[in-house]
Amino acid sequence: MDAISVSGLSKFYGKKLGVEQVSFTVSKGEKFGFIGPNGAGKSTTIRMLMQLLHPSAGEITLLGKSLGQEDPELRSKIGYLPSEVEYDGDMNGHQVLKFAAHAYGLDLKDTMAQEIAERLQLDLSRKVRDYSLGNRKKLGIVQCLQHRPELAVLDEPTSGLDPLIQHEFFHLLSELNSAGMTIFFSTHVLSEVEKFCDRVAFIREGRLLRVSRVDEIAERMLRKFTVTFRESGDLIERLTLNKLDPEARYEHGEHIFQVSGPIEPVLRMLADAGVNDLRVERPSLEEIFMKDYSEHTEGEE
Ligand SMILES: Nc1ncnc2c1ncn2[C@@H]1O[C@H](COP(=O)(O)OP(=O)(O)OP(=O)(O)O)[C@@H](O)[C@H]1O
Repeated sequence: MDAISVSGLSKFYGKKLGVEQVSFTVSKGEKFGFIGPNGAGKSTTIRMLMQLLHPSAGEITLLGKSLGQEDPELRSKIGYLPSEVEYDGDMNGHQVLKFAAHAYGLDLKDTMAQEIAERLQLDLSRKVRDYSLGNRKKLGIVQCLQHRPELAVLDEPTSGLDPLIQHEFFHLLSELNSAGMTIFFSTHVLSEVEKFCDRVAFIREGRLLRVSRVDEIAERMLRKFTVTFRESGDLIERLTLNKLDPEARYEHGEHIFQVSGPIEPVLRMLADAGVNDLRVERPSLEEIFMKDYSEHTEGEE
């Protein structure tokens, strides 16, 4: 069963486009990243998933239930972290979480609240008004995860968290995911998706560019080779490097060319030719995404 299924989802704010014709599915147990630059439509989509915004068009199914159907139990199976977390400043962290746990019919001590707060180094005895932005975000994360939801939807969970806490946060998410929790989160930080997610959806200007498996992106990526040979001079023609890459070039004593697909035959050929030194680089997800982005933009001009 899919944890999330979205079909033809659109939202217009008056005449202004929020998102248009967004469709994707997230399988149960997946770690799914939703990535795009500012204003791409991530929060708009997530707020529709959480029924905080009414779609202009489209269908949403969460954990097998269409959002049109009444299901009082659905709420307790889902955890949500909004992009901006706001709480009553007079309450302390403990009280906020107790209140949230009660809403799911749980006693705070029977939830994961204490464990998660400790791991994220959040002091629950302090008043929310005294929390920094980062601490408010941590409180939101605890609230989202404390009841061990089947599906966690997190809108930009890492913004405002320092790198050590981010590291612990992803560690925690991995453990919860191994125990069966489906994770869906938005970000504009590509390295987070690259390290953590199974699949990623790219959104830009309200439209879904594509949904890819993170490892497939890595597989079909181009590799950039920078090679020097024992023999000096430009060997592009003699070694037919221009057959591997028509744009192969010789610069400052180095041969530079790009290859897609398996690299083993290339390595054999280089070894036979008497390679002296070799560098192989892979474009990051960020470079691939930006390439997609610029190709898309150029196509529109
Ligand atoms: N309440 C609103 N009224 C009018 N336009 C809105 C409203 N909320 C969002 N938008 C517009 O919808 C588009 C998508 O915004 P959204 O907040 O969903 O993007 P986002 O990807 O979450 O961005 P960010 O990373 O900056 O949070 C933007 O052009 C934004 O200006």
